[in-house]
Amino acid sequence: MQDRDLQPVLSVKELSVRFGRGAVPAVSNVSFDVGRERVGIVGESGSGKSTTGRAIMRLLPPAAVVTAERLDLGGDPLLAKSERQMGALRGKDIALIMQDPRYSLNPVLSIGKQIAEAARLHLGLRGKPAQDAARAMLERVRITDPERVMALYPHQISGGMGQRVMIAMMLLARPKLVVADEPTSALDVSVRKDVLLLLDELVRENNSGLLLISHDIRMVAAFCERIIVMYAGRIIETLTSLEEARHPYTRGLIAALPDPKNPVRRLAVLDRAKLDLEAAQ
Ligand SMILES: Nc1ncnc2c1ncn2[C@@H]1O[C@H](COP(=O)(O)OP(=O)(O)OP(=O)(O)O)[C@@H](O)[C@H]1O
Repeated sequence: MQDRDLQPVLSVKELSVRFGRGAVPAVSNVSFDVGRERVGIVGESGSGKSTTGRAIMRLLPPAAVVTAERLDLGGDPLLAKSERQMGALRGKDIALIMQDPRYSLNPVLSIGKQIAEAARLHLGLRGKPAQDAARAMLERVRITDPERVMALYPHQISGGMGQRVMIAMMLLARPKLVVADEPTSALDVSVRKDVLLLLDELVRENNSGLLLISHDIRMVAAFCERIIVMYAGRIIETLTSLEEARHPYTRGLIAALPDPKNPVRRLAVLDRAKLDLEAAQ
């Protein structure tokens, strides 16, 4: 029998996405695997990070034409699934954490009801057991007063708490893979690290794979074993640490972000004229 830990959770081969036939591809022949590990996708705005994440979740608009030689979750081909089958998988086997919890949580349902609904859908729990699972999960994401928070509505909680609630809801069913798309960029700087640490802790505890999508290559390097660098819809290099960066685009991404250990007065700006992006074409 194949070791569960050795088989990739996600296997992507030659994934391409176009928004309309004949359009320039937003994602071009992208291939990578994610095991029970943390893998980051970085790149500037428009490089195709989110489109890659959404293609995996099968959450792209109908105009998107998605092709892949392989897009498998735990060996199961996702492109062969019906919308109904995908619906059953999302939140259970594959979870998406988006940028702003205020838009991903249902505004008309209390926090407790939303998590209990996730427990019903993915764990088959109802009534008190569903409520208990919701409370336990809120405690797990270190919400100190879960009873009070369960009665609140999304607009009544802070961004940081909202993202903890999202993490609680998304990780309740211990999904095989978590796709987190800029999970902290809408949050106050003071809580970003805590939320990421929490996500990291839960992903490790569940032995899930994590695909962390972000423009912040330093943050990704701090949390991920591997960093996939995208430019213009393609993967231009994959790193295990920032020191390995060879491509001028990747170096540009690193230089364009502040380094807390090495503060400078003026940050570098990505200079496209100097980039040899032939490799990316
Ligand atoms: N719904 C859509 N319709 C048409 N084009 C789209 C759509 N979504 C994304 N694109 C295009 O696909 C390309 C990749 O966008 P994508 O959002 O994946 O990039 P990104 O790297 O995630 O950027 P950001 O960090 O700004 O989200 C861009 O050229 C974008 O304009």
